[in-house]
Amino acid sequence: MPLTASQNISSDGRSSATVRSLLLRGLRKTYADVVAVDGVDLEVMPGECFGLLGPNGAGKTTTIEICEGLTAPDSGTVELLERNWNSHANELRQLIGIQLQETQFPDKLTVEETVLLFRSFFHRGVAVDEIIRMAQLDEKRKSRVGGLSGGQKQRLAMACALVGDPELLFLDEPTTGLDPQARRHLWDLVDDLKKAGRTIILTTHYMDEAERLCDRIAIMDHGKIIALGTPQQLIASVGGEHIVEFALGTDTNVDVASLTGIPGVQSHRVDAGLHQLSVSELHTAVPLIFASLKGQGLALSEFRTHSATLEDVFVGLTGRNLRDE
Ligand SMILES: Nc1ncnc2c1ncn2[C@@H]1O[C@H](COP(=O)(O)OP(=O)(O)OP(=O)(O)O)[C@@H](O)[C@H]1O
Repeated sequence: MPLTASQNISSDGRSSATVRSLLLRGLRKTYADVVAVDGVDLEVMPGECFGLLGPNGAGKTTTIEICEGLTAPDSGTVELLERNWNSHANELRQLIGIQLQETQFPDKLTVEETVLLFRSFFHRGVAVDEIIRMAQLDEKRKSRVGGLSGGQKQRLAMACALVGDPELLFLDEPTTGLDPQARRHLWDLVDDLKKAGRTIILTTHYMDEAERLCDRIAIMDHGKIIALGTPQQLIASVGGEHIVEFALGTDTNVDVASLTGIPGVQSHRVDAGLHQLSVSELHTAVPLIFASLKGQGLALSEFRTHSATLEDVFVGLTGRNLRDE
């Protein structure tokens, strides 16, 4: 692992003693009649892997692009590593790494030439050999970018984001379009960066990815942060660590009160005929749920349970599924 946490203030102003890696206050951005970011406040601490999770159009990319200095906000405060884009733009460019959702590299350059080009933008950084090895692109070193697969291009984008040895790394949907193996490889890379004490801010609409990688998560919807916490805190907010889902053979009325009155059943909702109960004591609640439905003369067509996930948090907050958006 070539990247190690910087411990001291060095000649280029790097310091691990930063109080906050990112500070957003009252951030707002409007496009024509769309409010893309609607009053976002956020603090990310050094060494955190922080996730912005939300459906398409929630405002994640706009927020992250404002942080990266690529989009100007209409109003609000943005501080990165205790600096801002108005007065410290050149310094900040040396300290952050950016992986955009889609990066267009010159097709005619080789992988090595591309990484060398990006390395030349930074006063200090990681050796090109090291970065190419980290991104598992050794075999493609002399290949032209135009001939790379989608996953290889994504890894090249990650290599270019890391070549300046950034203190703060932005990853915008880093695993979209990757096969499961490439996804896992990228997760390992993020784990290594976390171990090296780097701050990472990532957007994703994969709940498993957010749960696996992020120390804290902000769930965004319609430009606002609607929930913030560790994955465990967010999942605990559902009210029960298990979700029981069932459907009935025919379109029948259910006595909801008799279900929510069962010890351990925290809440009930129904969506497109699928009933969902959040449940804390699965082993005692499930027999009572069966008994209640039987007592009401209702026949089940489906019944399943799963551990509560971030998807359930989003559904509980908005009544919609993340994936439906
Ligand atoms: N350049 C733009 N011009 C007009 N509208 C925009 C522009 N960029 C974003 N928007 C709109 O702002 C809203 C937020 O978009 P944004 O891309 O930030 O969401 P997102 O959460 O990143 O979505 P996705 O997961 O699809 O990338 C959307 O309604 C989008 O259509």
